[in-house]
Amino acid sequence: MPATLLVLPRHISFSIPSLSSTSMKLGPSLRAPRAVPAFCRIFPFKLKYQGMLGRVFHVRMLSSQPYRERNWSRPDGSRSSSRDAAAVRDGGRGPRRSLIDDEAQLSDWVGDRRTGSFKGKRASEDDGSDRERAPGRGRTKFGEAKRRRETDTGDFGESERQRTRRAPTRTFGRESSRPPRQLDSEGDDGFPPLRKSWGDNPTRGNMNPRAGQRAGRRDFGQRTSKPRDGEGAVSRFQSEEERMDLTDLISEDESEVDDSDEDELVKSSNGSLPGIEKKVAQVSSGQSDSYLSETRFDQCAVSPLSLKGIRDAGYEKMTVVQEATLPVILKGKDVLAKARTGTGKTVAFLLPSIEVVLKSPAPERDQKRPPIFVLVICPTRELASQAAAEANTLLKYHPSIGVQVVIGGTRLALEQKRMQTNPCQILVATPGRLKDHIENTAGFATRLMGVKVLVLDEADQLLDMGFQKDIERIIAAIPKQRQTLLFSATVPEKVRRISHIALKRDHEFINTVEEGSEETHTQVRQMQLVAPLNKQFSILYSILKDHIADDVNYKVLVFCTTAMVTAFVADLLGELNLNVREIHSRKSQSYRTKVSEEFRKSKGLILVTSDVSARGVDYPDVTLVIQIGLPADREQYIHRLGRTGRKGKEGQGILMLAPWEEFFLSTVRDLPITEAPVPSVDPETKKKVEKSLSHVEMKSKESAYQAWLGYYNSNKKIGSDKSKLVELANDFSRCMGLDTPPAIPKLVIGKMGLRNVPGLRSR
Ligand SMILES: Nc1ncnc2c1ncn2[C@@H]1O[C@H](COP(=O)(O)OP(=O)(O)OP(=O)(O)O)[C@@H](O)[C@H]1O
Repeated sequence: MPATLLVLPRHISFSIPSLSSTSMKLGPSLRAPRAVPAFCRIFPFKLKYQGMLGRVFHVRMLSSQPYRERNWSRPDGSRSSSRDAAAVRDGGRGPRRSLIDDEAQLSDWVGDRRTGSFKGKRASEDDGSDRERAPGRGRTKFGEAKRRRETDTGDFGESERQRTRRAPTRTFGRESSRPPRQLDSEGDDGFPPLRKSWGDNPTRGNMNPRAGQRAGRRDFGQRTSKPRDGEGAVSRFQSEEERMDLTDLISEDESEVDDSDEDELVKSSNGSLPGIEKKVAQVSSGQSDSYLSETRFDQCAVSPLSLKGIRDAGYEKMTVVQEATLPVILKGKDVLAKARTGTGKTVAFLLPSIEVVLKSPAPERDQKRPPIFVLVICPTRELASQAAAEANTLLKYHPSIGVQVVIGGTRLALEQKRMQTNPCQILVATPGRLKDHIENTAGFATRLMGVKVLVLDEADQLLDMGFQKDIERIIAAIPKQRQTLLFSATVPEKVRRISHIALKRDHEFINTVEEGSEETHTQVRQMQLVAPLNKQFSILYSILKDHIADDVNYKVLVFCTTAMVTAFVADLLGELNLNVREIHSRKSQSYRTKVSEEFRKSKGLILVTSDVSARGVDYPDVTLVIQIGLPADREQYIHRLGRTGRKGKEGQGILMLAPWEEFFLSTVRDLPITEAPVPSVDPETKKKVEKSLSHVEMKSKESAYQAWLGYYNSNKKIGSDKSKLVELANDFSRCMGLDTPPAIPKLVIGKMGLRNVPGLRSR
């Protein structure tokens, strides 16, 4: 479909604020002649394609063996027909068309409360067959966990705090020895006074020792030691469903478990890291990191038909991570690869995986349970669909190789049928749905016994707390004799230590992020802004307005802490007449797919999102990423930011925190995050935002309040002082325009461990 058809028309009444009417004013220290909007001065450089500049470190280990294309003939000697070919390709893309709406993940009480209505210019949700349930449901052995199995961030029977409890709370070596940085503005308990007067101290102390330095002035010799992993942060493994599904929240007594034992366990496991480390530096040119190598794909020992597909996709040179990993993977080695966001990791694992399929025996014509040769696991549905689409691009000239995708939120039976009737040598899956098939799909376990390559995309997330158990179960269902490929933009040491769950001990760790350089892109300008909650919505609106005025092709992602907070912020921005969409786990899969596709192809659009878009999703030309509230952890901050600045392009990122969330900055202090001046908001803007807040439905606010409380309750630092937590939540409720905080079901309060906490209203 031509892209133009998918670009939503801009709203007729939508007007881009003129330069002179910009409502976001800088503090006095930064007041300057207003020739350009304030935002332009904060982010002075224009977004433009950086090209493929920069130097790279070359690895030439490519085989000189001529490639022999496998003849994919049927047992009767005939080639697959073009109809088969179409079926194969459709098979991979099929899910996008055949996805059904499924709101089954809604916990009951949330279901009652959500309105699901669109505000402002947001498209109305497709409600068609929303309530249709997967037939496979209810047959699972995992009972209660089943309901949550389809979540994106994976929760299969463990509560957040149980997982947090098991989590190592310290990191290793020198990184762990440094105490957390004390911030001037924090009290002893990490909570600064709640109500800071607006406009005071616009020039907060800079969190980054190198703040203000721009690309080209970085000192790679001085490596800032990393902060403690996940220090005080909310676990990213708490699924959105879980955050809202308070039956999953654990009881007070469990919350008292000390995790010092875990520390000891981690300490005692300190030793040399498994695998052979290979540093393949992606050298920073000082301006923009070059993500392309000098090696062309046609210099590689891959199938000429794959090369044809690659050429059609417009790829000529390999990216650095592709160049570094391909020869090693082709040799059959297990690989753990780390490369910055948006640098082509998907092709890096798919291309050699396709080679494995090509070298495998073609399935018999009447084979009832033909083997699956390649299993790719992704943490989110969007990512799985995207990886399958990329595979189909590479397989354009391999019509007999089929890619199927199995993800939550779609009918299990449909997937079962598709896998039965279409070729499926490559399977891309989310962990929960994969487990469903292992348990409920006849013959599936047998087919999995053919797996020769296992890929974990976003490996650190899949191997860490939230998914680990499921991945272990899945690994137990595939042959030990296989090749395993782990890819991610972030590989914390604690994940390397547990990588033996999936990898052979002699695997290669290929790291394309140069020692001493940041895990983020230098061409992405990162800023942090600390402002009290009651100013944040106005500031957000001002930032967006100025960005829109500055760049007519704006494409903005606004990350929020939970699904319900995402829905609320989207409602608000819709009321403010911004062109906005929302995506989060509370939306049906068909809706998510639709919005995701729309955002991919659009310009002039804001997507308010939860962490379902944090990792891997490849939206081209995102101009700005805003993160409001505490990111789950350092890694999640990096992945969210990585939605901009892809393929060497420029981008901007703003992290907006409340003063009591400022402690998070210590976990990212080695990143070049500069301080944004706290803008003053003119009275007109303030009034407009207040009016729009009053138009947002009560149910949206109530759900956001409860979700907010759940999210911060699970944060070690903020959730440990329950009275303070409730105080903050009630402040958030006031900021949404509520005079009285919404009442919460007694059961839920109990589950959250908030019984008898003053300030909470129960019902
Ligand atoms: N060799 C290449 N030349 C040009 N573009 C490429 C090449 N390989 C991949 N791409 C494109 O680069 C973009 C980013 O790729 P991809 O999504 O695989 O990045 P990633 O490293 O997995 O990012 P993330 O860490 O966010 O998951 C995609 O649009 C992809 O099609």
